[in-house]
Amino acid sequence: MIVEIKDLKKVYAGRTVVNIPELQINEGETIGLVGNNGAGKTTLFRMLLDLIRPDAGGIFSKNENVASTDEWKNYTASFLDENFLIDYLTPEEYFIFIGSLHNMTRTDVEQYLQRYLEFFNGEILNSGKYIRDFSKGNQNKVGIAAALMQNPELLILDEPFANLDPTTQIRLKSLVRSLRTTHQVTTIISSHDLNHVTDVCGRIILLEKGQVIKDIQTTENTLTELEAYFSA
Ligand SMILES: Nc1ncnc2c1ncn2[C@@H]1O[C@H](COP(=O)(O)OP(=O)(O)OP(=O)(O)O)[C@@H](O)[C@H]1O
Repeated sequence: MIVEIKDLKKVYAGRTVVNIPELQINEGETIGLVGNNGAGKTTLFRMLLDLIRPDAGGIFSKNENVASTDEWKNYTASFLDENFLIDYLTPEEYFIFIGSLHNMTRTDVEQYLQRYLEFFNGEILNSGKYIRDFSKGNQNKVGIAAALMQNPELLILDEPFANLDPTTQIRLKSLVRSLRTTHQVTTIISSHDLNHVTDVCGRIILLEKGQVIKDIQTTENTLTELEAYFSA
């Protein structure tokens, strides 16, 4: 088990927006987190990354509470949204900066980026533009590639398919699959795209009003089951 949630609660203005008594995530799982707007997905991710603190309970990564230890930062990478980028840099400058945090030289970074040329689809490198001038989808690509520079064991992506063109959505799915098969990366992906998450995730967690309503291993029936749930 890599992540364990215990008696977790987050309350905003008297309203409980996350309430998860118990949840365990095992090494190597690819998990799709689904739920309507306001279900609590981003709030859960923010607590997992210690960006906000729970009102009760906690999230334990390799048995250590993320709110009181730092070790998890060495093996956890995330991309929540474009606010996590440094948008006055070009993508190249940003990758070199992030690489430097992981002791990568400029040449290491250039070599690393070769793996992502197909994912970038010719849109990211050598454009001469600052990150702020890219479309949201292309900013997503920068954030995802930068998050993976650290070779994480645990990867958190908040709505990674949103704003991506169909070609890149398909490439992102292959990337997630290969992270699991070649590096056993544990990945948690929130998404409103039921097709994509059931396609790529082995387990689906459905949140509603902060509570886990379904926690299922993906089978050929899962997409139909989720569509039935959301259309009711
Ligand atoms: N800083 C905050 N102050 C007050 N309420 C907040 C705050 N952050 C989130 N909330 C509320 O908590 C609830 C859960 O929001 P959250 O963003 O986690 O949902 P979500 O599942 O990620 O939704 P979406 O699919 O729209 O991204 C919502 O009702 C939201 O309004």
